[in-house]
Amino acid sequence: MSTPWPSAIYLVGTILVLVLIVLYCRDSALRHIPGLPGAGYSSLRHVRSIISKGLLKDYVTWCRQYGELVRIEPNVLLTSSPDLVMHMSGVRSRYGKDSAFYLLAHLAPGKENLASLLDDPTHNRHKSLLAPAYTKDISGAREPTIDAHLRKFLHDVQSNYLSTTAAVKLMDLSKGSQYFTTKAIIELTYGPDFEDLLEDKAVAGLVEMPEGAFNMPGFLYATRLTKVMGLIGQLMASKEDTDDGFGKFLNVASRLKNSSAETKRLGMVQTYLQNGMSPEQVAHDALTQVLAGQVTVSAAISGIMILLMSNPRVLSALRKEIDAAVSDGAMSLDEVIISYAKALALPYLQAVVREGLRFFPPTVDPLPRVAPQEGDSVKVGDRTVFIPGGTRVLTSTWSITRNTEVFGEDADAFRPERWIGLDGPRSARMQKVADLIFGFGKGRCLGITIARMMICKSIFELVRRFDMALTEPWSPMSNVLNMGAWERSGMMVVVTEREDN
Ligand code: HEM
Repeated sequence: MSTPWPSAIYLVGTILVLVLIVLYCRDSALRHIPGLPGAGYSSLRHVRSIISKGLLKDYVTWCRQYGELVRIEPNVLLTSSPDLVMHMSGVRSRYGKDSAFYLLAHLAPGKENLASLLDDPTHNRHKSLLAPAYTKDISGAREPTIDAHLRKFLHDVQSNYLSTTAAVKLMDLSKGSQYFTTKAIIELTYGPDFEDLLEDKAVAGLVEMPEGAFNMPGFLYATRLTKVMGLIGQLMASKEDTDDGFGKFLNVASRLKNSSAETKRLGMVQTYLQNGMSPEQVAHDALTQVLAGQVTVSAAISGIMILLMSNPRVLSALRKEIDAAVSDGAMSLDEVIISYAKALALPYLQAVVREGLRFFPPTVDPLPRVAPQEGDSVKVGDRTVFIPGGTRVLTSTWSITRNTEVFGEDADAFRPERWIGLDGPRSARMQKVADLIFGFGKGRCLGITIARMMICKSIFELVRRFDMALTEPWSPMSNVLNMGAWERSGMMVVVTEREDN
């Protein structure tokens, strides 16, 4: 009688050989690209970094250690090359958005919006229906709407959060600025006919979402669980069925059908309807733009304020410019909000905003792209590298905005003066690379002008009126990444009336 051992050994041996062949094949496709130890076989190092919240710093370290193109998983590369990012996202690029990541951009299962659309021609067509409302302020309401909400925010700070030497009241600046940006963008988007969307309860449905303990979308993406999540989402009840959270905003479709295009002040949604979009589609794109705009702009405001609080030299120089502008323009403190045209003419304010967005960008990694089927040869540094078809390429935004060749040897420092007195090709290159925080080419952000307007006005008015100090400078706020943007909370500050006012 034969013993079972030889066949068992044979089976184990075969499995082992098969595993080795699979690992070899996994590793070989990108073996020519330097990378993390073990990245050819497993995603563990990347996933660990996502969970540890150390992702951004790790990305910067890896790019500095291994070069502008680094292998971080068997089929995933990370780049810090601004030129490669522009190449991948350019209007005629054959790279696509990675469906496994952008699946998370759906607001309800299976319903598309501009950010979730993957197919280039469909995305371009869709974008052309939305873009006119961004590029042209058709009803002239954009600046007055932002001013009205900024005034309310400042009034709230003044009335409810001013501390004195006798008593301190703490204020969460990250939350306060998020309520301001959300309300302003809701009104810009829907117009004055949807007042109920501006009520605190409705706004809280977007702002007070349960704070993630860590970068959950990043985790789902790196562990390839996004598709499973998509299926679970399909099985669960649609968010449109509820009347809170996103539901309240997605439910506007039926009201949009009846809303008249003859309203006095048009919201952007009216233009989308006039351009032939269906009310259901408009409801999804309207909420997408509110979500895309509110987190990013408020993260920019709290990020720049934190930098100003920690850099007294910069704060004092900015104050000098602001005070001079106020006395020149004879602006009364209570009523007038700086006009965007005047803000654009203040060089130091512009430098602070540019430098703040560069140094502490509100949107960061990974904006993943997938290499075209036939692969692509790209120039990285001084060598040409072949990226096989289907390879995922992630962007390390922090590495890009801290590139010493573009921004100078002290790119790791906050120094607004680097933007002053510059012109010619160097300045153009700095601006182009810094603007990559808004994406590039076919996926470029539509809301840049609205964002800059809100940020410039808010920084001007907050600095002009108040002194602020962090209550816990050793741990100023909680920063959690969500779909590549910072969700900031708990930035507790003590606000006092300006001493030298
Ligand atoms: C400082 C503020 C902002 C930053 C840093 C920012 C950044 C970005 C980035 C990086 C993308 C590209 C995402 C990708 O390729 O996957 C994007 C897309 C987009 N952003 Fe912004 N954004 C900001 C403010 C806004 C505002 C205020 C709005 C609207 C009111 C807005 C609306 C959009 C829309 C609709 C898209 C999708 C564009 C497309 O898919 O073609 N953003 N943004």
